[in-house]
Amino acid sequence: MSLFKKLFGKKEEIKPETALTDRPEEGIVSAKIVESIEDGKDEKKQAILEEVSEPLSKVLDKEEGITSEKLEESIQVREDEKEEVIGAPKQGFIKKLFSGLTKTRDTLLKGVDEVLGAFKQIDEDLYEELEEALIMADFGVDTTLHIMEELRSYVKAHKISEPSALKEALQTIITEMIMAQPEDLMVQEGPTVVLVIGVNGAGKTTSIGKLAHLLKQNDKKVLLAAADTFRAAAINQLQVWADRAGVDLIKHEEGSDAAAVVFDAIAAAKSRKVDVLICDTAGRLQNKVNLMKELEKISRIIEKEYPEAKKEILIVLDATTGQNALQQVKLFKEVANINGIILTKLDGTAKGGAIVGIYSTFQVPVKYIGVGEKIDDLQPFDSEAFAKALFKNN
Ligand SMILES: Nc1nc2c(ncn2[C@@H]2O[C@H](COP(=O)(O)OP(=O)(O)OP(=O)(O)O)[C@@H](O)[C@H]2O)c(=O)[nH]1
Repeated sequence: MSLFKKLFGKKEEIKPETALTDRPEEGIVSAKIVESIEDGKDEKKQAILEEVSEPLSKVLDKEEGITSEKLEESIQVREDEKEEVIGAPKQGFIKKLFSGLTKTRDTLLKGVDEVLGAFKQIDEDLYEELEEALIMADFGVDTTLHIMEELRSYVKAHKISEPSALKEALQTIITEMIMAQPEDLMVQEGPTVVLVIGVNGAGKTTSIGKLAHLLKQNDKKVLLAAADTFRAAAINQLQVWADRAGVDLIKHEEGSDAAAVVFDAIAAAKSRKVDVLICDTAGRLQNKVNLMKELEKISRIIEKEYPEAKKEILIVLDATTGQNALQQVKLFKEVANINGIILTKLDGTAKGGAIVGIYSTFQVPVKYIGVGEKIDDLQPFDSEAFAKALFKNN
């Protein structure tokens, strides 16, 4: 039996990860507003906040297929509108991507080359060893099986008999998979509210700062909202990034109602004629119930107060966690309608192969990638550049 079968013969299981930080008790009183909205609408605001705070049972009833048992599972760690491309990746960035993917590329190419060099003909043993090489490069079981299936068909269709020809075939198949995701990825015309979720340490705050900078460089007026109110440090960290990016931040005190922050941020976004409001939301509440409840409440505020805005939910994933990051997409998809992924820390990871299967597995596109800790180290995902970086050194 091949190593692949020994290791992955059974279905993958979702492993509980780092426990999530506790959330203050529900019902905490909305704290003093540090930066208040331009016009005083406190009564209206209170009424709306109360209205959107539906009982949890009602919220849950709306979600099909999510049993309370499933919900109680601890969440891991955690037309005409014109499409507009926000800044194609810069040359320096593409270089960083190439160098960032060196470890992934080395693992992948070394593995594939070793297998292909060891066989004189294409047979089952060769396919099995290729499977292992892909698994080692963190492509994941399902994606690997899909690639192997495609490879077999490709070999038949193109009547390939030389093992060496399989490398190009693999490159073609993998490139097609990466490029399968839709191109219309960027922020659209008209006001947009972006909710950013992600587990502790994935790079959420950093990515929000970088995204604000990127959008601002592309002539968008950006406002940030500190709607992840759990830790004062998180709010302060977001303030640092807001200052770096030169954008305003709407924030309340630690422990305050996240929906109230979003309410104020919407009012500010409207009066300041902001193009993109980016909300740092809690992605790490204790469990799915709390997280879903919070996101639902924020979504209802947006629908009520800002119906004209387009809403995006982006999940921040740490590329260095490889297949584990994919599991997070699976879990978060159960609580939120995720539109896209921000993949961070692609600099220096050996697990970049995990990105190949994200779209085919979840139909959620990677929208932005992070390749460093600096403010301009986030760019829109260029699938073609990524595919090239995975196979070539320049
Ligand atoms: N190398 C590298 N580091 C990154 C990248 N994005 C974020 N980081 C680093 O990852 C660490 C965590 O980033 P944060 O933005 O604080 O993560 P967070 O998800 O907001 O986490 P909490 O603050 O704990 O909620 C920081 O040290 C960042 O500098 C990236 O693309 N590349």
